[in-house]
Amino acid sequence: MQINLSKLGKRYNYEWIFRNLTYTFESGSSYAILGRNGSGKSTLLTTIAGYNMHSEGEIAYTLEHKALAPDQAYRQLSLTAPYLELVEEFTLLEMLQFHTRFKPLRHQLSHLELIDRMELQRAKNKFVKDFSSGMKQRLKLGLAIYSDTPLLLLDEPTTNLDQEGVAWYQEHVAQNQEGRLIIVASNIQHEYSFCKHHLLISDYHNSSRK
Ligand SMILES: Nc1ncnc2c1ncn2[C@@H]1O[C@H](COP(=O)(O)OP(=O)(O)OP(=O)(O)O)[C@@H](O)[C@H]1O
Repeated sequence: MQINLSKLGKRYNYEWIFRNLTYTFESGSSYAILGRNGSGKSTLLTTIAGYNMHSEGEIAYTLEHKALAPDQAYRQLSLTAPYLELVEEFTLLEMLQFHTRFKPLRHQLSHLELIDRMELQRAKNKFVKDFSSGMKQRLKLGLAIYSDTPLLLLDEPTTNLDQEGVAWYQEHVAQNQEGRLIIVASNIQHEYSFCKHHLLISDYHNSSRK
């Protein structure tokens, strides 16, 4: 998956969050969107995901050298973010069954194999609402990282994770990088240390418009 942003701008009411953003995300590479709190990292990530409409400019998606219609991009991506909710009424196993109806898993993993990889074996039949915050985050990350999608979008991926959870994240994202475009929105080094390219959102703030 390749994504081309051309003079992209987003505003909420009268406030421009970023503007005149021209940038190419290449397939098979990893990118970090960096900036202080409130600078617009999540806004850019959700705009790339098509969950948030841009206000000006264009986003073009290319998959295997063919243009992909923007309204079809959601099928090709997985996104995890603190503001996205899990279905709390499901057990872990039910959550995986539900999720994989829409997004199959990489490497044809079975539900139980994914539970093993998330190290959540003991919670197989536990309701998601009864998970700790770290377990919920591991589940969100497991679903995103192990969905068979060419585009992986990670917003603040280690929220609520302890040191062991952070190591788990780093290991599993590294194992599932190849051939994918990965974009991380973060200002914590251990979340994006594997990213070769950095996009500083403040370079596209209205005041510094080029
Ligand atoms: N739905 C919305 N309506 C109006 N303003 C919004 C909306 N969502 C975000 N904003 C504003 O857009 C700006 C950028 O917010 P955003 O969440 O993208 O920043 P961020 O860099 O991801 O921040 P953080 O590091 O704190 O998560 C903020 O000023 C925020 O108040």
